[in-house]
Amino acid sequence: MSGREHDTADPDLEWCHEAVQGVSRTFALTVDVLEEPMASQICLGYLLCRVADTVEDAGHIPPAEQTAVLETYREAIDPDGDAEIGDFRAAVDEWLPAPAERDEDWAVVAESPTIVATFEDLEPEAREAIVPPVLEMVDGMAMFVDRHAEEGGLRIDDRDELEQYCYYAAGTVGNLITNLLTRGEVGEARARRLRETAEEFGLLLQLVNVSKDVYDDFTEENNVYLPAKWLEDEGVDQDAVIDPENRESSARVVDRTADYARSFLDDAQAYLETMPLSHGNTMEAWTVPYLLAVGTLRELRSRPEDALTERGVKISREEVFAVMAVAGDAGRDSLADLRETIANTPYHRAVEPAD
Ligand SMILES: CC(C)=CCC/C(C)=C/CC/C(C)=C/COP(=O)(O)OP(=O)(O)O
Repeated sequence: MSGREHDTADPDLEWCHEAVQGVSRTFALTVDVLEEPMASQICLGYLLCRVADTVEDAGHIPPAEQTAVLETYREAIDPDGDAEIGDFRAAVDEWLPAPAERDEDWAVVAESPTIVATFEDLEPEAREAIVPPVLEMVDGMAMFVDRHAEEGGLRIDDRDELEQYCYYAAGTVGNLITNLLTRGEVGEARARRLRETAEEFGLLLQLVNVSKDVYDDFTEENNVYLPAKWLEDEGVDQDAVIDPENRESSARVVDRTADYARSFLDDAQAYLETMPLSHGNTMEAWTVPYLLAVGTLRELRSRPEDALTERGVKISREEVFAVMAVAGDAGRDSLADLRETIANTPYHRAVEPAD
């Protein structure tokens, strides 16, 4: 991401597109393969979410301050709210790393006035589709920070709380996408099907991240999303989730979480089979994260213990490229077959020409 060359509160769509490339692998790919106007709408909707996510994950901000800053952000995003984005920028200022030490996430927070100014240039229907899910996400994040204020980081208690967390973090994004896609000429039955499955798509992606990122979430953000109750069933204390002596027991909970993620695959696929390709939407944009989730679940099945170490669970670059290539041509009819193939074999190997 290049340095800022615009005035603080001027719109700068190009900067926003560059920023997404720096902060999210998923949305970097997605925004790249969407067409306009959807590409810019998703780009800006995502950045509005990302500002809140960075504040929520910031271990150096005391929880009471974090909640207050998130509430100011919420008011600034709400067109009927009591604050402006400049108020949020001022409130978060003392928590921003020095400019030279700012990573891309914090550069996005620092540039929130640019993001909001650019967002305000979108057509009104797009803004109306994006704002409510963003507000719901920010409210949910503030609630979670407040609820776990005493623990110094998030400590998810049981499956219901995990589901609720994933809803705020990603189910809301599914609703945002659906609001954008169901503007205009979409039949009632089709719109209903999309609304029934959008949250589940988000839950799938978030639960895959929860399953594979246990080590990083704990060591970098002091968050444990594996439910305390599930760890307790294995005799593991949540604060000892990555201790080497608990490796096998914690791995069984990673397994259980990945199984829970698998329960949302059918709905996510139904979403892909139903979604309209209007407003610049493309199959490719959402087929890629779906198939990458299928591949990551395959890797998790064979080595859940790696989610508990620095090694982590990732699919190879070769497979990512092969999935991106096939998703470009994948019609709705080929999704079920692709899913089955990738659930069993890394895709680049499955399509290797035979010797
Ligand atoms: C209806 C529909 C298509 C729903 C899906 C909604 C969706 C894409 C939710 C985002 C979920 C998610 C975990 C993104 C990746 O994380 P990240 O952006 O933090 O970064 P990473 O990709 O670099 O891990």
